[in-house]
Amino acid sequence: MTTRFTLPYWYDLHTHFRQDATLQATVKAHVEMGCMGALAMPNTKPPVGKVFASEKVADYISVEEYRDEILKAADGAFEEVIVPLYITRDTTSEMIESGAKAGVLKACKYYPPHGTTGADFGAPFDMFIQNGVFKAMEETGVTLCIHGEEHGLDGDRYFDRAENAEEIFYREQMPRLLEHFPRLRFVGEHLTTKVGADFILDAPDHVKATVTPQHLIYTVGDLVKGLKYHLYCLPLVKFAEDRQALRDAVTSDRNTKFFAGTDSAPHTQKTTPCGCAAGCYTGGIAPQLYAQAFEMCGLDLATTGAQERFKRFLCDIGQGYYNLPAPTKEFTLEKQPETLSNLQIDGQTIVPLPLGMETDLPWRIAAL
Ligand SMILES: NC(=O)N[C@@H](CC(=O)O)C(=O)O
Repeated sequence: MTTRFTLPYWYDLHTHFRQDATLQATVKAHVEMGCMGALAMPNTKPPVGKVFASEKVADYISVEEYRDEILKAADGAFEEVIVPLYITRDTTSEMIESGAKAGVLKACKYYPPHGTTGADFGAPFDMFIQNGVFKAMEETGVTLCIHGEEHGLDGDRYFDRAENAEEIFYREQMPRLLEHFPRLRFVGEHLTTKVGADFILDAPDHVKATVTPQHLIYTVGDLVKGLKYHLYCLPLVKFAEDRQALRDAVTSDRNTKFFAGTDSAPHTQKTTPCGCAAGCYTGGIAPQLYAQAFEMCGLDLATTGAQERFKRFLCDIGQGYYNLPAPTKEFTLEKQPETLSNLQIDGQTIVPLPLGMETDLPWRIAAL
């Protein structure tokens, strides 16, 4: 018998919608996979580096404007969208305080400078420890979303077997952050390593993490076998034991910390003359990929116990953490192969992740 089960609508709590025609298409694809909202990353061009439209801070876009644009594109299908403020050298504690007080600012995003796509406006971590920005966030309850990779490593140290950019960050920076700001709410974004997962598990309850489908399904072996550039994202997919730690964390019946954030990142030009851009696009297919991942973890999604764990990861933990409106609608996942297609935007093509790897998905959305 075909396995099928229903789930509440969910929030993708780490995604990239971009701007203009791409935003219109990516928001639509999210609506079509049962999303009722999102946490939409601020690495736009220019970045979302100020809170209010009326402020003058460089030529940045504001949290207010970007959130409105996304809600408009969703045309009533999104209940809520959180846009984190991109913390740059121009961010001040006053911006955090006034944004939080007005109820506009819920989160901020830390990017390691030049560490990934659109991270050119990031600044060194210590700057925000010292200049009062993290303190203001702690005091106002604004969540810090962290791209946790050590900045400026050369190729070897970035991805050495003994240590890598994420491990160094979780060993050296995160403990300092907790020590300085014990009440700061923070989320380790797109976690990839056992070191990172162990850190989150040992940290207090207000410290959580998002996990992407690709980091649950693939390892670096999949990336290098045939140089599958559609699987190139930052942080990189890692080794089997790292993936196992993430799989254990998300499927545990005691999971209260790890939730869905796809890091879906559309690139119309994935390849460049000397390499390719970092980011995997998983819009429209993320619940299907997460279901595939849970099965790869050994869970039988025909059972209510496994379905309950899946629901907690996909729908409940993140929604509760950010205190987002509860879902009232449901969608149905079914174990039936689905053939994938590219997303076409104004004559340009975005290839969803598995097309670079496989042609069919084992799960499909049967009803919305
Ligand atoms: N994940 C990625 O590899 N890329 C993201 C940026 C990011 O979140 O790192 C993008 O915006 O393309």
